[in-house]
Amino acid sequence: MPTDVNAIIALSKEVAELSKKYESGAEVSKNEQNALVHAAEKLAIAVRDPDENMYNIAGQVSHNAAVRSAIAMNLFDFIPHDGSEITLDELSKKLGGANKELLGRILRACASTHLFEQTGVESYKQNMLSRAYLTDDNIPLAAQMYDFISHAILAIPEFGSQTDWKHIGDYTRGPFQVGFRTELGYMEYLQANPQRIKSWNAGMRLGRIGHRTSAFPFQKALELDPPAAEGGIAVVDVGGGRGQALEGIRQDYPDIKGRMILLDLPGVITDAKNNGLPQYIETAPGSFFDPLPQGARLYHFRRVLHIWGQQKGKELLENTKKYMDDYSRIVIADMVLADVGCLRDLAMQDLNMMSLGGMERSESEWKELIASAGLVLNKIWYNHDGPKHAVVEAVLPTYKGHKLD
Ligand SMILES: C[S@@+](CC[C@H](N)C(=O)[O-])C[C@H]1O[C@@H](n2cnc3c(N)ncnc32)[C@H](O)[C@@H]1O
Repeated sequence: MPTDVNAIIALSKEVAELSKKYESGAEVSKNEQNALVHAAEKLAIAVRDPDENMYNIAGQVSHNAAVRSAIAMNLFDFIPHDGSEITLDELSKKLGGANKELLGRILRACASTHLFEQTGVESYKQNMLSRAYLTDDNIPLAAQMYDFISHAILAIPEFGSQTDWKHIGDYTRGPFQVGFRTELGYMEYLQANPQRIKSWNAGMRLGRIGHRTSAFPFQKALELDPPAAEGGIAVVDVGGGRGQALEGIRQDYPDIKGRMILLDLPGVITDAKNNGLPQYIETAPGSFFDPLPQGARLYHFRRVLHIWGQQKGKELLENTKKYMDDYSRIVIADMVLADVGCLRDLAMQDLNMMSLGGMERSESEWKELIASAGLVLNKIWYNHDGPKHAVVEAVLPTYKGHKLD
């Protein structure tokens, strides 16, 4: 296929136009940022030959292997953070005599994808992309994706073929079971593999969904419809892990009145307590398919509904309904995918969840789920982080509390 010069010219102009906001120094919204990334990616595709585009995609598996090797060798730490270069000899010494050729080939692969910069035949330094890994969160998350979830993701085609593509898969029968050669759901699998559960729970403490940046106005909701003065429950964090969201809510809104309850499976609650759960958080060990604390103002679900497909999601919400009163709200912090033109990282995250038997939902799918459980969708909240960190708010049809703006 010949190069489409007109497409290249048009896309270059689009990129230049979308970059103007940066030149002007004005604040750039998430949507504007996404539009520029989208146009720049399309430009790169237009410029490459078709075969190169195919190889570029196929090579992403090797790219990930190079990054995971760099993590395993601790290169992100060993390559100086102050931006100075380091030679392969020096790195090899730091690694106790690692094979220099191996190191060089891994770093060459990384640098070819703009991760680290090659400064000479045998020297490298940090760059903008490698610095993205220098946070507490990102290296463990990247490692968890590669070491654990990738096995299930890579099994999506095999599972699809096995079922003649007639079954989307669910929690107990899907790509995860194929990839891990197990009959267990991934949580039961994690419980049976203590080393894995440790890093999984640690991974779950990471990320900012509903923490600090939550789009939902917790304080306002609780001020307008406060919990009962005596023993009233403000928030139950359902499937709340080690209490990370409750801690975040408390930090954001220290004046919130009422009890805060962490509900999760008994093993997770024990883990939370062993890791210094703050005193102000009460615990309710148990399953969220069983009875929940009654009459809380907010039933908070963060990154929980996405574990399940529509049927189990409906069961979970129907169970929650039984314990709500006319002033309770369900507050779901999860992604909300655009019905048309979904962003790449959200679409890929949906496949991650598909591999585990769950789903990231589009706006239509959220509406369908909420209605199927006999609830009313009050509002989908977005903040500057956009659809990745959205909050879906639902209430009973008999709701008597305030409507938030
Ligand atoms: C993806 S993690 C999210 C944790 C936390 N909400 C967060 O956002 O960081 C899902 C949580 O649901 C919990 N979970 C799974 N099945 C559960 C069940 N049947 N009852 C209660 N909690 C459950 C898991 O133990 C885990 O902590």
